Amino acid sequence: MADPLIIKICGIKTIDMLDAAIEAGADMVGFMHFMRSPRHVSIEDLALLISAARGKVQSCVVLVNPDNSCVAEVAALGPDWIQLHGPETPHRVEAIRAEAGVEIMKALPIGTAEDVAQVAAFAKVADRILLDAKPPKGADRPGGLGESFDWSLLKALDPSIPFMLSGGLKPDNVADAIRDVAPLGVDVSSGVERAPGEKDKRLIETFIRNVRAAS
Ligand SMILES: O=C(O)c1ccccc1N[C@@H]1O[C@H](COP(=O)(O)O)[C@@H](O)[C@H]1O
Repeated sequence: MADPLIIKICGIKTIDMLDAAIEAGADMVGFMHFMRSPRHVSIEDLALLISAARGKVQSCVVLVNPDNSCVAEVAALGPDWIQLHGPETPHRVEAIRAEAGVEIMKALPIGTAEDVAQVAAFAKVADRILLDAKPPKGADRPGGLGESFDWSLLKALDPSIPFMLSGGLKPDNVADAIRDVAPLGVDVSSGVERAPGEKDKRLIETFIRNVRAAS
């Protein structure tokens, strides 16, 4: 039997919602550390959330083009993963991975066939690849916009590269995504919120139930 899909609930800000995601069966949770995000959490809150997650669920801190001091400060809190969600090059991903000493997930924006062609270079230097929608021009952040992309573009991806899928996933479309794309896992933020930055326990439960039913 195939391994169960990895489910990541991203953009968690409170211990209550962390507990709800764990109880609903999430495998990973994501905490944003990016000031322009409605899901941003401070270093102090990251410390509390990471330590509350330890041993119960994999924790992942999402950073956007971080400098070395930010990487060191976050890595010192002991998350399982750091997700790089900015314009980091393969060389920079490799350097951050060496510096942080934690697993690195590299998020890549997909909007064209050229974007798909870039994935292989990142797969060589990151522990995991996350494919997300390309943000529209002028967007104030590179992710967490609830936008999906044309999944058929992924037919051109080397099938030996495992990846997680994100971008506009929600309870109603996640089964279609799993069927069309066959990802290693799925990652959701906006799709389990009642307003930007406000997670909804029921939507988290429904999302996870729908993933498990489809896989
Ligand atoms: O959530 C954000 O505000 C965010 C900001 C900057 C980079 C990434 C961000 N979120 C990540 O984007 C994907 C997709 O999110 P969505 O489900 O489409 O809302 C996911 O990994 C979020 O954690």
